[in-house]
Amino acid sequence: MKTSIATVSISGDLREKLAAIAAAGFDGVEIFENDFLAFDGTPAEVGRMVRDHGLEITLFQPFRDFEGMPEPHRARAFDRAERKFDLMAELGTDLMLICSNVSPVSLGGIDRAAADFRELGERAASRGLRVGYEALAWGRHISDHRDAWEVVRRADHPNIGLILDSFHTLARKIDPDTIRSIPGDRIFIVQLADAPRIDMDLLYWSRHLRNMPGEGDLPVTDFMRAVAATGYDGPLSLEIFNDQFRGGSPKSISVDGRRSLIHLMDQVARAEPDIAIEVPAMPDRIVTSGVEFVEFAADEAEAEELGQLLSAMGFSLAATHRTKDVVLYRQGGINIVVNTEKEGFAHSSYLIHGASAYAIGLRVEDAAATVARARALGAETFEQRHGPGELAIPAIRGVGGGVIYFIDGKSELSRVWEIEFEPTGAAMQDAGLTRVDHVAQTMNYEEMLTWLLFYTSIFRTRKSPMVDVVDPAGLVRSQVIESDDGALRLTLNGAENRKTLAGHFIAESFGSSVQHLAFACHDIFATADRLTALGFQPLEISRNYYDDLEARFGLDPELTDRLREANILYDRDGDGEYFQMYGRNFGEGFFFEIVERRAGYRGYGAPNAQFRIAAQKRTIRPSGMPRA
Ligand SMILES: O=C(O)c1ccc(O)c(O)c1
Ligand SMILES: [Mg+2]
Repeated sequence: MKTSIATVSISGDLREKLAAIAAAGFDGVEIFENDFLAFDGTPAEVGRMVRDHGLEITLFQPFRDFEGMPEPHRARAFDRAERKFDLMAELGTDLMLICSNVSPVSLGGIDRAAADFRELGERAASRGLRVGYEALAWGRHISDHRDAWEVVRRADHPNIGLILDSFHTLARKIDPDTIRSIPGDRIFIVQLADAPRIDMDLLYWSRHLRNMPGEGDLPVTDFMRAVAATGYDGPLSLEIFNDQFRGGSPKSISVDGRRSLIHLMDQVARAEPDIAIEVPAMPDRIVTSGVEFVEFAADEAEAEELGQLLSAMGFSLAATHRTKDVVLYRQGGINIVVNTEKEGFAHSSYLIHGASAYAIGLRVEDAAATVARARALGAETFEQRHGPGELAIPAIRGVGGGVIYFIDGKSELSRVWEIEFEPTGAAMQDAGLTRVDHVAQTMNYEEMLTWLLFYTSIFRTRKSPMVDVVDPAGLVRSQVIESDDGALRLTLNGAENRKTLAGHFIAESFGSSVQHLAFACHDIFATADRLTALGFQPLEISRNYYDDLEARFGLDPELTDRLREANILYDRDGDGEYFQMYGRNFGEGFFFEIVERRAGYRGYGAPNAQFRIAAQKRTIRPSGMPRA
């Protein structure tokens, strides 16, 4: 599998782009003409720079408005092409992309276009060059890869081939299986891009909103399966026009790009077992069976405050670490670890971010296999020196530099609590909390696609459409990632400014991390009663909310009263019902949520988020600091 990426896909000048592309492990680059034109160096220098990075130029593009021109435009088009052939020879690439003509003066007709290409093929052949033809989704006469293929077929010249671009095919909802009958050796290069499904002008959509395969909603895997079935084995080249990526980090966008291609081809290879596909060997996407633990780093005072908060939610101090300043709170199947060590990664994380849930532990079938898949996808593994009697828990780096540990039942890992911890023997209390329902991570909006791809490529999860959450100070975008059975539920919240609760949280804690943890229970009213007895202080919800709720859902006034009394929010989807209550803030905006799902409710109470945020903001003093 040969990977490539167009220079337009990332930010920076050509030098920065090439460095980032090479570092991410790509084999080649498409030189986008404008990147070359903006660069102050000769074509030969650019070619050398590319090769010095261990890359090859897979394509020079785009060449516009070539085929079907009436004279005198036609002669001019051939002259222009010859000039670009000169340039290609100097750059050191043999392939040029011609995209379908958009000129109002161009003439239609498959045979006319084919004749132009045959003549160009002759000229290219005399210089050892090749030309590929791509149907732009908004081309004037050719806007469908089937028609572009017909032009290429009739041109009938070995130096003229087809270029496929997943965006143009899928944006027009053309069945990708129509690709299967094209001979693979007539396809000169395959460009890949995804995009969010939005009904809009094709050109604008393509030039501003493309994203990496897997980050959007287009069936890029089906497209690539069809391409693989042709026998095509040339470069897979990302061509991503995206406003956000143009201003993003070249390094991280390149890493995302490589990850998207490896993940895509892994999926394709699994779906098409009869086709030989060269893709790094790795385990299939990892099934998680739940959150085994969440670990906080804190200093003593914060650890004590957190301990009180957890006790007021019915947790018990169940065990202490045998050798470290680490304690375990437990309730139902929930393990909360609080780490106050003065050295090691947790402490470094504390020094940078303050008290935070810096690590989560996921239950998987095979922890080593999980790390192997993550590594194959370019994730960073995490290792820390461990003392005698401690287990080396396989782990990777996650959001905000945090850690994701993996616990399996195959090894000693399943006994980590017994091996590393000494039970306190304290009487265990219980307020009915059973498991972690979801983990919510807050980040800058620009990071969301990165982490979406990270989670969905490593774990067997799916995303649901992004929703907008209204904070009084701005929008926060929320993206759910979950496994089919709900064992793993994550929400990514992307803040666009610092005045929102989410934005304040990442500004004050110096980076993205877990902002809230939701625990599940079976009877939220019974749990609420227990918590009141334990001294838990719920987040107070506006009274107006409940009047509307009753009207909106036609609730029994008695139920509304109970919800109001306990500050419980409510939502419904079909027969499913959802109940949520929140605690007060801890630190710079971290909080706990308690939820009950009834009759298969699948959502996250998104319609309530606005009212929850408003309530949370009321607890923050004008200085911006949460009230003690
Ligand atoms: O937006 C464009 O003009 C454009 C140019 C070249 C391509 O390969 C493409 O897919 C789109
Ligand atoms: Mg293209």
